[in-house]
Amino acid sequence: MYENLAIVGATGAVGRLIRQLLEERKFPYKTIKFLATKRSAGTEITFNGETHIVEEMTPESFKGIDIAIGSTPDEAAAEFAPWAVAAGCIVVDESGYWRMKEDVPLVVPEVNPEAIQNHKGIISSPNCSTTQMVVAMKPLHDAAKIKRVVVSTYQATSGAGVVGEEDLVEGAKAVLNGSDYEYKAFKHQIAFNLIPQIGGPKYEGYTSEEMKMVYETRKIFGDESIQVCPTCVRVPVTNCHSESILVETERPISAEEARELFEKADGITVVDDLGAGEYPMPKTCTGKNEVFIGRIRKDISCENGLTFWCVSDNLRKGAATNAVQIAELLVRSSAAV
Ligand SMILES: NC(=O)C1=CN([C@@H]2O[C@H](COP(=O)(O)OP(=O)(O)OC[C@H]3O[C@@H](n4cnc5c(N)ncnc54)[C@H](OP(=O)(O)O)[C@@H]3O)[C@@H](O)[C@H]2O)C=CC1
Ligand SMILES: N[C@@H](CC(=O)OP(=O)(O)O)C(=O)O
Repeated sequence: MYENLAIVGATGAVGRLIRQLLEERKFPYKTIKFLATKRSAGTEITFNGETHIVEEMTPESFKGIDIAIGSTPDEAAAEFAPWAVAAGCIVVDESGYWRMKEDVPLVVPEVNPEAIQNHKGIISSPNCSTTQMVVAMKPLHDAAKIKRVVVSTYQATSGAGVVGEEDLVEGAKAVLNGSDYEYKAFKHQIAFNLIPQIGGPKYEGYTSEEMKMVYETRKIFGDESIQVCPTCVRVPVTNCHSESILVETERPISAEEARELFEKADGITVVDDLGAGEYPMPKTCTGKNEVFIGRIRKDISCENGLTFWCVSDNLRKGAATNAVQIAELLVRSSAAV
C-alpha cells in the first residue's frame, strides 16, 4: 500500500496545484508532508481542512514515505530523487532532469500507462508542451501511424513558474503606467509582445524546449521514427499552452474521421464549430484537466496531412494533473497486487 506522501516543491506554481488536485480527486493517503527550500520552510498550508507546516527538504525527509511527487527545478530533482529512492520511496517527478534517462519511464496515462511497470524508483512526467501534444496524437497514431509532426506552440507565462506569472501582470501594469519593470523570468518584455525562444540553444538552431518535444515524443510512443519539427513561442497569456499541430500520417485521415477519433479518446474534449466561433482558447480551458481540440481540418497542401488547434492547462494536464494521474496508477497497481 502506498499511503505516506511527500509533496516536494509544494509552494511552487505546480506544487500548489498538486495540493489542490489531491484534494479534488480525494487521493487516498494516511500521512502527507510538504517540502520546499529553507525560504518557504515554516509556511502554513491548509490541506483537506488541516494545517501543515512546510518543511525544508533534507535527505532524511523521505524516511517512511511511499510516494514523493516532485515539482522542483531540475537541480533539486537531481539531488532529492536518489535520497528518496534510497529510502524506499517511489518518485513521480515533474522536472526535466530524469525524463530521458534509461530506466526512467516517461508517462502520460492516456498514452503509455503500461510504462510505469518498468520503473526502478523514478517515474517522470513530460514537458507541458509535449504532454498535450502526445495526448492529441495518440488516437491518430493508433489509427493511421503518424510519420511527421509540425508544431508551433503559444506558451503561457505560468510555464515559467510563479515568477513568470508575476512578470506578465507586473510588466503589463508597468507598460500601462509608463513605469519601468525588471523582468525576472524572461529576457525580454513579455507584456504586449511575443518571445520566439523558450530555453537555450540546443541543436541546429532549435531550443531546449523544442528538442524536448522531439525526444520526449519519441520516448513516450516508443517510436524513434516519428519526425517532429517544433517552434516554441512565449505569449502574453497567463495560463494554458496552445499549439497549432500538423500531422502527416501513413494513410490519409479525413477531418470527420479525426473528429470521431478525438471524440472517443481518453482525456480529449473537442470544441470545433468555426461558423459559430467555437474553438478552444486559453480563457475557456484554464482550470480544466483535459486536452481541448478544435479547428480540425485537412492539410490542403499535403494528401496525408491533418491540422488542428490544441489547448490545455499547462499547470494541470501539462504538469500537476499528469503527475497525480501517475500516482493514482501506482496506487491502483498496488491495490491490485
Ligand atoms: N509551470 C509549468 O507549466 C510546468 C513546470 N514543470 C516543471 O515543474 C517543476 C516546478 O515548476 P514550477 O512549479 O513552475 O516552479 P516554481 O518556481 O513555481 O516552484 C518551484 C518549487 O520548487 C521548490 N524548490 C526549489 N529548489 C528546491 C530545493 N533545492 N529543494 C526543495 N524544493 C525546492 C520551491 O520552493 P521555495 O518556495 O522554497 O522556493 C518551489 O516550491 C520544474 O521542474 C518545471 O520544469 C513541468 C511541466 C510544466
Ligand atoms: N518550459 C516550460 C515549462 C516547463 O517547466 O517545462 P520543463 O518541465 O520541461 O522544464 C514553459 O516554460 O512553458
